[in-house]
Amino acid sequence: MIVVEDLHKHFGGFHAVDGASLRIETGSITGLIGPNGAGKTTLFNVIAGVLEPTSGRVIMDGEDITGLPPHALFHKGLLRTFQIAHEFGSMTCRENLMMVPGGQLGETLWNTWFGRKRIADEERALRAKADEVLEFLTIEHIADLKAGEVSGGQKKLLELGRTMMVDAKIVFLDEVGAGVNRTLLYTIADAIKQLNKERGYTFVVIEHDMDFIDKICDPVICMAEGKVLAEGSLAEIKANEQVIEAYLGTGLKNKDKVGA
Ligand SMILES: Nc1ncnc2c1ncn2[C@@H]1O[C@H](COP(=O)(O)OP(=O)(O)OP(=O)(O)O)[C@@H](O)[C@H]1O
Repeated sequence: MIVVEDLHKHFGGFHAVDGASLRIETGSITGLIGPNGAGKTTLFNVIAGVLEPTSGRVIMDGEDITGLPPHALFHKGLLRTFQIAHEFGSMTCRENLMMVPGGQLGETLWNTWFGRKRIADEERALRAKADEVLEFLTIEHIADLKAGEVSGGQKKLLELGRTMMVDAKIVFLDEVGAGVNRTLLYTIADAIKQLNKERGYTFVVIEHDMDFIDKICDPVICMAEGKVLAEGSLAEIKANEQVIEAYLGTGLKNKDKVGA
């Protein structure tokens, strides 16, 4: 379980996260919604160690993880997805997956000279794992394509796939459905549900697409102006007066998105 206590993140005088407190239950797929600028991504980045909080605490399974850098959190099984960086676009999709575990044996000179067989064995195992991940995500046909050349939706699946190359416990997904067509969106939703059910991953999902949230998330947490406004099922959230007001405040376009 992750407990966020009274978290603040200020940029100069601007309070992007302004006293947010919430709980993420182990085994849940928790949705994080809210109007544009509510502070969702900033909250993610603070929890995932990308940004230092101004104040407040993040506790994971009883351990204070506030301000730990991403690589330390990675080793504890807490991951957030990132867009495939530009410089990895010229590597194949399979190679992008194979490089995730890091710290491979081949990196030391000793092993380069004396451990050729072990390196070859490790590479074979990584390759098999990457192929298994690609198959799970139904994108085995893009294994040898350059990551920079596949569609936006396939890139999103690859981002999700990267979390499957290590033993993730909790995965933060930031708008994984943005710009993705319906078919791929449902493939992503199914993959998330299956990973949750069969491998016990906990997910926290930022998403503006309410169908997607409805399909996979329970509970849903709604943020506005850096604070948590409400938590519950999507139906409860949609009926919440404060939530409706927060979305209304940002214009009718967003009101439609929450279905209020
Ligand atoms: N590095 C930064 N410096 C200054 N202001 C920032 C910075 N990062 C975010 N902000 C501001 O903090 C506020 C919250 O941004 P954030 O991206 O966390 O919101 P969000 O809820 O994820 O929005 P969206 O749904 O539009 O992605 C915004 O007003 C944004 O402009």
